[in-house]
Amino acid sequence: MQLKDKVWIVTGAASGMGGACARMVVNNGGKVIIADINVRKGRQFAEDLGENALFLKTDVTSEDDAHQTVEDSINHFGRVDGLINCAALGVAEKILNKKSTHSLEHFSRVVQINLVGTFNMLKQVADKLKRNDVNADGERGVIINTASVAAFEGQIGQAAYSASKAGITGLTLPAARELARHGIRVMTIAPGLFETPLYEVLPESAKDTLGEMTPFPQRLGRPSEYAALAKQIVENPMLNGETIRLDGALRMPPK
Ligand SMILES: CCCCCCCCCCCCCC(=O)CC(=O)SCCNC(=O)CCNC(=O)[C@H](O)C(C)(C)COP(=O)(O)OP(=O)(O)OC[C@H]1O[C@@H](n2cnc3c(N)ncnc32)[C@H](O)[C@@H]1OP(=O)(O)O
Ligand SMILES: NC(=O)C1=CN([C@@H]2O[C@H](COP(=O)(O)OP(=O)(O)OC[C@H]3O[C@@H](n4cnc5c(N)ncnc54)[C@H](O)[C@@H]3O)[C@@H](O)[C@H]2O)C=CC1
Repeated sequence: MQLKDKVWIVTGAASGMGGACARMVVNNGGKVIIADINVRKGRQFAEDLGENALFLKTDVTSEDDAHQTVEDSINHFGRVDGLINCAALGVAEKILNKKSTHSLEHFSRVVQINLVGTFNMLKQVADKLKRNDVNADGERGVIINTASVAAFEGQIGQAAYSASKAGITGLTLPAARELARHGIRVMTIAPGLFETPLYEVLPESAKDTLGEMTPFPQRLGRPSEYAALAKQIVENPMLNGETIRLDGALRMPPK
């Protein structure tokens, strides 16, 4: 599938890697919906990107929000051709800690946003993609999800986050198998350590230390590098039903 003249919904696009994908879509002649809960950043970013971008306040955990965002996207740009799920919440909490045990509410919240939110958006968008005309490859749309290296080697304190991301990798193949008959591909990217606002809480020295964990290149990844892989996934019809690690050969230690 091409990006040009196509309409992409990107969740979490008010920031970080979702934002890089939104910029990539517009720079390649596409149109993008910035679907995020951060109204201030989302609106400003859409304004910066111009008429080919629209911000729609969207909580990915809300079925109503997801449905409305897809409807509003089609009403505004006339169609929808794909989805890039980047919205997520990171948390760091041990199962047994000095105070008590891992908050069940925190665990549920992380799974709700990261995994259930991904599925919620996937199913709502797929239900529209199936109505598209096929292209020369028989395709009607592409869905890209975001996991993490934490899906495979979660650190101490990442029970909730890693479980949510492993759920996304587990979702990828059955979703691709089911949606194949509709000409819809489903892929997942599992990033390593990338320089986004997720790490702004950390001092530069900590970010450098994190970057040094990556064998090569020995630095934090750039959101534009995530967006470059998303572009290749969209354009390469043989990429389907798989999770691709994008991590510079990083394998995270226990802590
Ligand atoms: C790499 C760090 C990134 C910064 C995290 C910022 C949030 C990021 C959110 C997620 C972003 C994800 C991005 C992504 O997808 C890629 C990655 O996954 S990057 C890797 C991210 N890594 C993490 O998020 C790690 C999360 N874990 C932690 O940060 C810590 O484990 C945690 C804060 C949960 C706990 O830290 P800890 O130092 O162990 O604090 P404690 O207070 O629990 O323990 C301190 C010390 O006290 C002793 N102790 C603890 N419990 C007890 C007890 N019950 N009895 C007696 N003594 C106890 C113990 O000695 C502890 O020290 P140890 O080091 O465990 O010996
Ligand atoms: N930064 C990193 O090192 C890594 C990030 N990832 C994943 O990459 C994706 C993007 O992360 P970053 O760009 O780093 O984070 P970020 O924090 O820069 O962006 C996340 C965006 O998601 C939005 N969001 C949060 N909850 C939402 C909800 N309920 N509904 C809609 N939007 C919501 C936030 O407002 C924010 O704009 C996430 O899925 C994250 O788990 C994976 C591995 C590493």
